[in-house]
Amino acid sequence: MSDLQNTDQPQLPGVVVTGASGRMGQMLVRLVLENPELRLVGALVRPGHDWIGQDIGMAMGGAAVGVIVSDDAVTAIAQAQAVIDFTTPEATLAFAELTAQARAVHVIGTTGLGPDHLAALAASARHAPIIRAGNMSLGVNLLVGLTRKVAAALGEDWDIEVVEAHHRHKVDAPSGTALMLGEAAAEGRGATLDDLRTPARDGITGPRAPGSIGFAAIRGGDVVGEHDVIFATSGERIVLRHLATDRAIFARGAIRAAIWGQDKGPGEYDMHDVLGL
Ligand SMILES: NC(=O)C1=CN([C@@H]2O[C@H](COP(=O)(O)OP(=O)(O)OC[C@H]3O[C@@H](n4cnc5c(N)ncnc54)[C@H](O)[C@@H]3O)[C@@H](O)[C@H]2O)C=CC1
Ligand SMILES: O=C(O)C1=N[C@H](C(=O)O)C[C@H](O)C1
Repeated sequence: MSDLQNTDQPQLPGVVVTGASGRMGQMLVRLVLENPELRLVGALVRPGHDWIGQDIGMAMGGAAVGVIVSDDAVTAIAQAQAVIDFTTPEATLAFAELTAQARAVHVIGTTGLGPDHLAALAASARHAPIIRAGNMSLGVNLLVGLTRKVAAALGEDWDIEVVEAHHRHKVDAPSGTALMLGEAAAEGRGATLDDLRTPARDGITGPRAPGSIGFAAIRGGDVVGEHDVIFATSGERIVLRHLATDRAIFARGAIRAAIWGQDKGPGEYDMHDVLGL
């Protein structure tokens, strides 16, 4: 871990990482500290966390970096030019309001957001840029485009299923990535995912509805994230697959988004905008 990173360069955009003790939070803190284009100015954890008051570098088992862990989101976010947020839907909504007030870029990786959460985020995005994606990796965002194309090229006699696998700690299903892939497949068919999505199967489900899109979720061990889009018809199958083996791919995407967003106006953006796909 670098020592007192970029503190002599106050002109660099200041980043606050939320959920800094989490799996993604710690990865983000590490990679922001290594990035020559950004300064880490805040590390937020949930109220009551035992890292509060410690230097984030030391709390993570390394050298001091000059940023004290806090649960005071109001103060931390007020001094940020970007907030990188991989937490929970409820926490993300609260951070969105504060980030919009600070006119800073809010990069959101949090998944499991429902329609009410999305409506609240749209309101915050009227004041400052929000860049949100269920998966921030280059590979998955390319796969989204491929999925749309393949779905558009194949007729309804090709059944579409999205299968995902994640570690045992993941709390939402289907994953944000699986939903992105399902949405792309539905778009390829000129529809929305709400039109085509099959509810989770359990019990006597009856035969598959023609043209529907199904989801299956596997949870176990330390799987970082695996996604298959299966196109199946009589006599053949196409499988589009992405395997994540390192959370750094998501963190790199989020950091790229925080930098990209610095000269953008209010509005909602995604990784296709950031990556120019
Ligand atoms: N979009 C993407 O590329 C990716 C998205 N994710 C999503 O990011 C989220 C987090 O994933 P993980 O890091 O694996 O989970 P995690 O559970 O390890 O980390 C979440 C952290 O947020 C903290 N937190 C909760 N409420 C908070 C609050 N009010 N203030 C500050 N911190 C708070 C928790 O204490 C925890 O440390 C999930 O929704 C996951 O699906 C994960 C990886 C990639
Ligand atoms: O919770 C995770 O770990 C991940 N969540 C994202 C998702 O819901 O798709 C992205 C990645 O698959 C890891």
